[in-house]
Parts: sequence; C-alpha cells; structure tokens
Amino acid sequence: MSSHSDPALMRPRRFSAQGPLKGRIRVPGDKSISHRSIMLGALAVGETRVTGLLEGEDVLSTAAAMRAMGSTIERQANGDWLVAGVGVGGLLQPAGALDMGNSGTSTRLLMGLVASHPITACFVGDGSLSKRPMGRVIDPLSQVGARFTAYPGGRLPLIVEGAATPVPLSYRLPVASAQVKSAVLLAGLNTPGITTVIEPIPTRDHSERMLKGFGANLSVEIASDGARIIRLVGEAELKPQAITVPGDPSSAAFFVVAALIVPGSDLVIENVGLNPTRAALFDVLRLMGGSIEEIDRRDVGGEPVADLRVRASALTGIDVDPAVVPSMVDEFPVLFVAAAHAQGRTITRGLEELRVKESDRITVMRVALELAGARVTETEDGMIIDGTGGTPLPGTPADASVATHLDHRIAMSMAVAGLASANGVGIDDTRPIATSFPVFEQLIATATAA
Ligand SMILES: O=C(O)C1=C[C@@H](OP(=O)(O)O)[C@@H](O)[C@H](O)C1
Ligand SMILES: C=C(OP(=O)(O)O)C(=O)O
Repeated sequence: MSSHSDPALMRPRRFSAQGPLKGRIRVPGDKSISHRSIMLGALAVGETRVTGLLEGEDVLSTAAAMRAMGSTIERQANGDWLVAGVGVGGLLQPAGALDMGNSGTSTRLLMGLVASHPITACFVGDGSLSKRPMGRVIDPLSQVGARFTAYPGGRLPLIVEGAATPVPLSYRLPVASAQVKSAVLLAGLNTPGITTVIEPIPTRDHSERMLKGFGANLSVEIASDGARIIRLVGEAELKPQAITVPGDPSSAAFFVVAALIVPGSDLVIENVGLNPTRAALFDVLRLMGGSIEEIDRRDVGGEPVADLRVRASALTGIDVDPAVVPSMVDEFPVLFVAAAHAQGRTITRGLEELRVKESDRITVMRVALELAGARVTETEDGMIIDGTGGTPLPGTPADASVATHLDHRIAMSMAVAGLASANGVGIDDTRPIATSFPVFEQLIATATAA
C-alpha cells in the first residue's frame, strides 16, 4: 500500500509571499480526460495515441491497473503515450491487487469496467481512499450482476467479481457524481442491450464525449424536467483515437486565484480546458470582480479551450448559487482562499459532497484557514467566509502547519494562501500534490521569477 500513509515520510514546506505572478505558464493535462483516455484506449481495438496526458500519480494508477488487465501502455520519447487496447470484453484477470493510491476516479471507473467482465479484481488504496464511500458504485454495479466483498461501510479494500452475463441497467443517479455515472456507463460497454443513466443534475460530461469519440453508440436526451437521459448501446466496438488532452481547469484554478489575490500579478495561463461542466469557478470569480480574460478560444480534442489572462483584482464576497456546485466541485477549497481576501461575506451552500473527497474539505479548510488567520464559519453543507478586503492574511504561526490529510487540493489551496500572506503558511505534507499536479511547485517558481 502507498507510502503516503507513513507520517515519517511527510514532506513539509512553508509557502511565503514571493511577489506578483507574471509571464506565461501552461498547466498539465486534465486529470478526468487523462484517466478516460487510458481506459477507453485500453478497450479499443488497436493503438490510441495520447498527447498531453497528465503524468500525475492518480493517472499512473489507472495506467498500471489497465496494464495489469492486459493492455500495453507506454510513454514515447516525445512525451506522447501509446495505448494498445485489448477490445471491449478482453480485459484479463489481474495477477495481484490493483493499487489505486489516492484516486477515487480510478477506483470507481475501474470497478465499473471490471463489473461486466468475467474477472475478479481486488482494489486497494491509501489511507485517504480507504475512507471514501464505494457503496454509491457497489449499488448500481450489483444490479448489473457483479458481486462485491468490501470492508465495512462499503470501503476499500474490496473485491469485485465481475458478472459473466451482465444485465443492462436503467439507473437514476441518487447523487450528482460523474464517477458514478461513468462507472455505470463503462459497465454498459460490455453488457448486451442498452444501459441508461438518468442524471437529474448535470455533472462533467467527459465520459459521454469520449465514448462517442471512440465510436460508441451513445445518445443524450433532455427530459421535460431537465434531467439528462444517457443511453449507451452495449457490446460496443471502440476504435482507437488520437487524443490531445487540454490543460486541467482544476489545476489552473490555483494559479487563477493566486494571480487575483497577490498584488501586482498579471499572468497568462495557456491552454485551459473550459468545458462548461467544469469551468464555473471562473464565472464565480468574475462575479466577485476578478479580471479573467479569455484569449483565443478554440477547440482541442473536442473540448473548448482558451488562454486565461488574470490580473490582480479587488474581490467582493458573494452568495454562491448552489446550482454551480457540480461544475466546480473540486475548486471550492481554493475559492474559500479567494473569498478570505474579498471585501465582505461569501456564502457557499450545497457542498455535502466535499465531505467525502480525499478529505472532508469543509472541515479541513475551515481549520486550515482559521490557523492562517481567516474568519470562517463552517455550516452543515458549506462555509461562510468574512474576507479581509484585500489585506493579507497573517499566515500560520512560525511553528505551525496546516494538516492536509493526504489531500492535494488542500495542500495547493493553502500554498496559494501562503503566497498572499504576511508571514507564510506552513503545509504539513506536499507529497499529495503529485497526485494531480506534479509540477505545481515548479510553476510557482516560474510565475514568481518573471
Ligand atoms: O469523474 C471524474 O473524473 C471526477 C468526478 C468528481 O468526483 P464525483 O463524481 O465524486 O463528484 C471529481 O471530484 C473528481 O475529481 C473527478
Ligand atoms: C476528488 C478528486 O479526485 P478523486 O475523486 O479522483 O480522488 C480531486 O481530484 O479533487
């Protein structure tokens, strides 16, 4: 199991003001799209080429698992990745446990794939992943015919025995989760008949876009109540693709907020994915008065992309519409940091899902921001933040550091708070950053050196 569980190996660091962020940077590839390009490439017949794959630990866990189930996945000298697929239905029995590390997306989507193949797989993960709920995918995948033996509470480690004769499902999502939606759709790939997912609240649609791109017969209908009805024809034959992965808006988010709150900043972040199911943070920050300009909007690999020019701005607190939560679900920790520098009060609601991410992101951010001198109040489903109006937060005491609980987004959000603070912010462990954004610290150095 991952060495991340061992406190003796933690890598602490203090992030302090280093002046304005300037020049141009480019963030790595989108994590959600990277996972899916490996998985679908591994199920196509032939060779898929992926340009701009995120080489973060989470995606590498997906790649290792797909290799263990028979596909060949190799990095080329030019940085492209080649995935030789085994074909839908062709996954092999893995010889050992599949180590998912810190990655919820790998775990839930791969459980879906295994559920409709006649193989058995054991999923293990680090201390954070082993606390996260898997019942939300066990329930629908059991209806497909897979059998599960999980730790109490539906947690990892768990064993999936895939169904030899999978049954197509019509499933209405009880929780707004792209991972659950994708798990059911991926199970549908090797299931005869039509698998239907009904999504009352839209979540990121990369699975739908990419399944279509790989040649699956997938349609989306909007019901009279606004729900999305997604239908996938099973026993699909996927055709290999050449995929270019756009930059990850969830990674760009840290630099957007840093440039807004560090005085004098003027930063261009190139090639940021702006799929509407992902990009709500940028709209919310604009409503708060943030200067975020889109330059050269274009299409990359079937996804909208632009360069973002971000200038330091006086922010004003707002009441964030809970309807936007699914389109910025991973960005709330860093939004809280922006709000802590705004004039007035920011109110967020409808964030229950944040409590079951890599950490409980409401409580952990409340404790972290309090330690850094912010005025924050935790509620059952959100956070209320009373901002400084632009005055730097004091930062954490010299001998104190924020507890990140194996959560990359907490570490990076509080690093951003450090860049805008009077005395710096200590982070207990920076290692989890490598799960989604291995070059984060390098890019801070680049942007603050310009
Ligand atoms: O499908 C995906 O790639 C993801 C879906 C979201 O999780 P949920 O489905 O649990 O909301 C998100 O938080 C995660 O970072 C990536
Ligand atoms: C929640 C996240 O990822 P995952 O669920 O894949 O661990 C995230 O990246 O913020």
